Amino acid sequence: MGLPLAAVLADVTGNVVGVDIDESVVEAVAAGESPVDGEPGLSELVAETSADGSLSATTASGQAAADARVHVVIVPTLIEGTEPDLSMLLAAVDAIGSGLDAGDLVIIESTVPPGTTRDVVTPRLVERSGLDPAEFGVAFCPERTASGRAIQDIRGAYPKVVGGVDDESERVAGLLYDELTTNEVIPAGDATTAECVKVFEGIYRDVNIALANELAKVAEPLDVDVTRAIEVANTQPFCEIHDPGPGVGGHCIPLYPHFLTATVEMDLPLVETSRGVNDEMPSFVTDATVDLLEDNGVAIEDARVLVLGVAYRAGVDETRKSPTRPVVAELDERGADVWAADPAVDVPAVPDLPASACSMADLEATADRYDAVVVMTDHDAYADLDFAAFGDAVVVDARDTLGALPLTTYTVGAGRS
Ligand SMILES: NC(=O)C1=CN([C@@H]2O[C@H](COP(=O)(O)OP(=O)(O)OC[C@H]3O[C@@H](n4cnc5c(N)ncnc54)[C@H](O)[C@@H]3O)[C@@H](O)[C@H]2O)C=CC1
Ligand SMILES: CC(=O)N[C@@H]1[C@@H](OP(=O)(O)OP(=O)(O)OC[C@H]2O[C@@H](n3ccc(=O)[nH]c3=O)[C@H](O)[C@@H]2O)O[C@H](C(=O)O)[C@@H](O)[C@@H]1O
Repeated sequence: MGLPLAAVLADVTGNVVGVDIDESVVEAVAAGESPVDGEPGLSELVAETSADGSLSATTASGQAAADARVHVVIVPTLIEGTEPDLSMLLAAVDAIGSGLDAGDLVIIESTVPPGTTRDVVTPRLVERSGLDPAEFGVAFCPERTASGRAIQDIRGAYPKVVGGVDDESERVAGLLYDELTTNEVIPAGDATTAECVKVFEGIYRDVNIALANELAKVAEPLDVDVTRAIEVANTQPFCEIHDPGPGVGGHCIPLYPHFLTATVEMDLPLVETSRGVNDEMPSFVTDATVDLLEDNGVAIEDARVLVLGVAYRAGVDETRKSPTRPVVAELDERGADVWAADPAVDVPAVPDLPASACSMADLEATADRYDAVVVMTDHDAYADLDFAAFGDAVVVDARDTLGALPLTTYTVGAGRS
């Protein structure tokens, strides 16, 4: 997300240096090329701002910090097990601290545990720069963008939230983003409140996806189409039940609950239980696959299973924390011969995926070799597949994306058909 942000900032302010530790990223941007695929408008904007000199790139973080007056950090913030890993953030903050001057503003866009900007980033900047906290500004202004639509999101799809460690930091950050967004800028009141806004947004989503996934499990015992019931329940404004699926992937939603539970010394049973419900969904999908195969007379250890979809959601080539990994791993552990295909992902290059790759071009020609097909990602391309070519294979539709098929099917949210 750093490059889309830098390109839009360059387009608006005319003077941006993008800093990255990855030489290949810097070389591409310096050549006016975007190393990021799948972001509409980004290649053109990088070419344009690089050519007119408003965007440049470097790995020399200390020099860039010394030259800049506004510093924006949008590096990944990860988890190690259930503990937040802020190492990349702190490395970037240290580089800025080495070049920080009085009157500068530092903005954190990376999603962080509440309290980080005030209690970790600011003291670290003081320590590295030798400045007094009153001599520079610090604000947390969360990145509210989704992969595949970054430019439009940055330019104003949603209000921009700003939160300063003091009133002046919040005011100045608001002035900057007022130039950037066509939408409104919302002052949160302080940095920690702004951090909570971002983490709460993600937790809201994780908890509500967990509710949808738990409700999906009653489709079989009640012999009801839960997805249809959800669709109808959502026709009145006090209900927004999310979509059941095979689990929650991506580099955002699965992480954010841990940013809160690791920060507050208290039990948060709903947040923790919801995380567990979502993390259990890949096993639910695997078990449904094994049961369907056995009812069709095929033992899992003798089965060849095709998994359609490695990306964590449709329309992106991103596989970070994709639920497909645990499904493939569990099928592989139970002895199945697992194959995977995804129109948006270079499957052979995906790490930690014990499956053979099948190209989309070969799918129908090899369809009759599979005993089961598991649809994990609702890419549009699957709607065009001729499932009759799969013979008497069974199908698990984890996204309720295929509709009625001439094959024995288990649909997450609707049960068997
Ligand atoms: N990708 C997304 O859909 C969204 C991401 N975000 C947030 O944006 C942040 C970044 O996420 P992504 O852009 O997806 O990560 P990414 O992994 O795609 O890109 C991060 C970039 O930071 C660079 N980097 C790492 N450490 C660095 C350092 N010390 N100095 C300079 N560059 C460094 C890496 O080389 C890489 O090019 C995360 O906090 C994430 O939560 C927020 C909304 C959406
Ligand atoms: C509310 C929202 O859409 N937030 C976006 C989200 O982006 P992200 O790429 O993580 O996508 P997502 O739509 O939340 O999906 C996350 C995961 O959850 C699954 N999912 C999503 C919605 C749903 O009803 N059911 C479901 O199972 C998806 O398949 C995916 O595996 O998280 C980003 C973030 O917080 O960084 C945020 O900036 C994005 O705007």
